[in-house]
Amino acid sequence: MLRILGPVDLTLTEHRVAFIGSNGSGKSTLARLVNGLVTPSRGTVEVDGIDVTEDAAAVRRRVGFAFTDPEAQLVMPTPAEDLALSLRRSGADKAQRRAMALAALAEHGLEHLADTSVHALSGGQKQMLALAGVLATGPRIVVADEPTTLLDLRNTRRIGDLLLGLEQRLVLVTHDLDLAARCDRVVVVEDGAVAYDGAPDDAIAHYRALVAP
Ligand SMILES: Nc1ncnc2c1ncn2[C@@H]1O[C@H](COP(=O)(O)OP(=O)(O)OP(=O)(O)O)[C@@H](O)[C@H]1O
Repeated sequence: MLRILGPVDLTLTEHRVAFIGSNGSGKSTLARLVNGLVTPSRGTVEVDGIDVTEDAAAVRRRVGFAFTDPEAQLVMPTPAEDLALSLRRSGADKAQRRAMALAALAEHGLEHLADTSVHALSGGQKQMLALAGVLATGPRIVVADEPTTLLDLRNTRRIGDLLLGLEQRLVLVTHDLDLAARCDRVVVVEDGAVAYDGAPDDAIAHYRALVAP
């Protein structure tokens, strides 16, 4: 069997935790373990005391996952419909869901695009919409896997500010060391293992030294 991660023992309690490290080091796999998108072949992963293997549905209700490419997440023809879909478990009826969707779009500066085609949105707008959809489900924890990789500087800042300003706990996989520096804790992942775990400045210095000793 292919082994992607070695033994990893982490307890994530900080408000914002970043995973950084080389391509293919295992960051996304670690992040996906947090919401049950992948399950461990050995050992356990618990979110607020819930085992991801035993009750993946309960874990997914708590953990919202934002993908690098918002296209992976946007499934409806228009932003309003897409957000309304995210609200399907809210118990609200169709008209209420539309009103809630419009309010959520307004909160993220997207209300003027409510009924346009999702395909007409820019990359930054799509990423913002995908995040709005994740947040609309009311997660307690947000996991974002390289959410700014496809974005220009302005949108990187907007999405970064949004994520880092969330009340919810954040697990952020990123190659953007400026974003990582703004987290409370940074985990450096190398070759499927934790190479360093600690304060952002120290962790980033460790990662730089790994890459260019
Ligand atoms: N489902 C899978 N089946 C086989 N190999 C996998 C699977 N998922 C991940 N891998 C491999 O495990 C390794 C770690 O992948 P992962 O996506 O976690 O890395 P990453 O640190 O997020 O990389 P990147 O920065 O390039 O996104 C890679 O070599 C990848 O090809």
